[in-house]
Amino acid sequence: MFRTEDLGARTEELIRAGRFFFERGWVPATAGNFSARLDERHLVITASGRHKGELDAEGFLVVGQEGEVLSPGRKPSAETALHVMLYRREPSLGAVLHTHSRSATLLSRLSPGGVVLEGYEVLKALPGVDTHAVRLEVPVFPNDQDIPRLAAHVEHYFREHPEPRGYLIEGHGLYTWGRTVGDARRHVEAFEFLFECELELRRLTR
Ligand SMILES: CSCCC(=O)C(=O)COP(=O)(O)O
Ligand SMILES: [Zn+2]
Repeated sequence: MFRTEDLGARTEELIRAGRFFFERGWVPATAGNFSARLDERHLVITASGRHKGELDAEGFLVVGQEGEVLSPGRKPSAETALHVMLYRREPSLGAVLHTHSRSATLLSRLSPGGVVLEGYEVLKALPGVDTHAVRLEVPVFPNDQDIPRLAAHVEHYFREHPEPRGYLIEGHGLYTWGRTVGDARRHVEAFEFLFECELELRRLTR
């Protein structure tokens, strides 16, 4: 069984991430969801419909590795299947963060085939990247209200392609992850910066 101290610590980290994202406009109007691993079989995840800039401990619950609710009476994020799929695939994964920024939303609509990021120094904030001279592909999946089907679609892509550092859902937002909440939060910041640069570059060079 996971340790209560870990539940408290991860919840605090996710609350702080939510405030940070909301201040930057990346989780408007209850959008977004966050989770962290507690042990091999348990995750803490945001409850559905909560405002992610105003979370407290009541805004979280514990689910099992298939997304089954282990906190009676609580409703997990509608997108829980997208989180558990990632944890199941990668035992070293410690956190998954999903945001809905304007830049991610717009760029995903402008590039339904995927976004290519290259030539940016900030790419080095992402795992396994040690030079600006890489070509990083961020896949864009069509949005789907059937979340288990969307999770299966994303997982299928992961089997056929080198695993991305994050992905976009068209007209919806960003999913990224990391070994810790801090790492995943840095990846959100890096992607959001890169998406803003890319959108502005397209505007200026149109
Ligand atoms: C108001 S945003 C629509 C739902 C969504 O995409 C999202 O990220 C939040 O859903 P949740 O059930 O996790 O609150
Ligand atoms: Zn969403």
